[in-house]
Amino acid sequence: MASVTLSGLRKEYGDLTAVDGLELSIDDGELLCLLGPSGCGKSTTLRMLGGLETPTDGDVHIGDDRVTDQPPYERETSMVFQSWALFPHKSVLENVAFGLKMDGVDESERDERAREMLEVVEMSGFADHDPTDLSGGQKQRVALARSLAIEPDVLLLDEPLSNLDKRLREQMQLELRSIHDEVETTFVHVTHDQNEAFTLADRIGIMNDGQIEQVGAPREVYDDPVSLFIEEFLGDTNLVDATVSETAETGVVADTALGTEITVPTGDGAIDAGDDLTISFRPEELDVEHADATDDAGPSIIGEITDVLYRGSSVRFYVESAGERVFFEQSVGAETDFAVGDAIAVSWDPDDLLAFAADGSRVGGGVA
Ligand SMILES: Nc1ncnc2c1ncn2[C@@H]1O[C@H](COP(=O)(O)OP(=O)(O)OP(=O)(O)O)[C@@H](O)[C@H]1O
Repeated sequence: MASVTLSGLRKEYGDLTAVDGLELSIDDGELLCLLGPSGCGKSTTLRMLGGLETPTDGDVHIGDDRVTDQPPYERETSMVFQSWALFPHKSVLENVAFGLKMDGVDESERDERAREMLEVVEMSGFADHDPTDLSGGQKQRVALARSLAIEPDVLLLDEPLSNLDKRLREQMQLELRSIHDEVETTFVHVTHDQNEAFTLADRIGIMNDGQIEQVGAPREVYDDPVSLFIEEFLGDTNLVDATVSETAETGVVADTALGTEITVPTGDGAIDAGDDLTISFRPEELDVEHADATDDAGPSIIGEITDVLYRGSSVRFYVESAGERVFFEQSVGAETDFAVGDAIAVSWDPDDLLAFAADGSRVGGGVA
């Protein structure tokens, strides 16, 4: 395994800048997910790391070696693609041993290493099978074993699970995590699926417009996002427009589109009266009660339930107040008996709110 450093990495295709001065350090043995919406430059970044694309500018280091100008076969990397790309006329074992054969490893040793890798991916019983007989999940395991067999310092995975159905994808996410822990290789995994990144990653690098916007452990980026883009991208949330009416050292008071004043803790006083804010209320952090039952003296809004949506394991309630809609969710079985038309009180802990400035940067709330 090895660390990876990407510095000032840029890739232009004609007038289009796909990767825009990206900076990222990945630790030795880490499982880092590059997460972001379609077209933000994840695959291009991964391909530059593997030598399949030449950067327009910037550098790639693997360990202490500058590999920016090296072709893929000279780098200690191996790539797993979304399409499994197995050789149809070779057995599973021959597929897994292929890279070792190319490296000139003799037959008995490559056989032994390929069998070991099939064991790691729990496909030992399939060594003599033809890949065309395998299911999608099995093919992906063989592709993984083939990439791992050459013992790369860094394994690059480009949306490897996206061709699998939901159940298999979730199972493979857990398996991939345990394979990573077993083989002790640095993994860089590209995905646009937030849940996949949360399940797999030691740290997530969230990309936006060709740059890394935030890097951190899953919990950290979810609870403490640096921007409105990340807050929205990582999960459903209520966003409410507000204007700052008063500032103090510890926080600001804002008039919101909900018709109520909200106090948000802020950091270093970078906000002025009159500034526009967007305030985010995560649906799981709202407290709700029937309006006539509340004795809550804290901040709250009174609204009316307009829709109740069953979503499998949870129920989502929409509430209208002052012409704005907010929603909250409760687990099925633990949901309150609210019905459409009920008047309810929605309250929150000011520490759970997040506030963002007009340019999308985080200016307050949460644990920041
Ligand atoms: N070979 C190429 N020639 C021209 N433009 C390209 C090329 N490869 C990628 N791009 C463009 O660069 C941008 C980033 O593409 P990239 O595939 O890296 O994004 P991504 O985040 O991996 O997206 P997705 O999740 O959809 O694969 C996109 O606008 C894409 O159209």
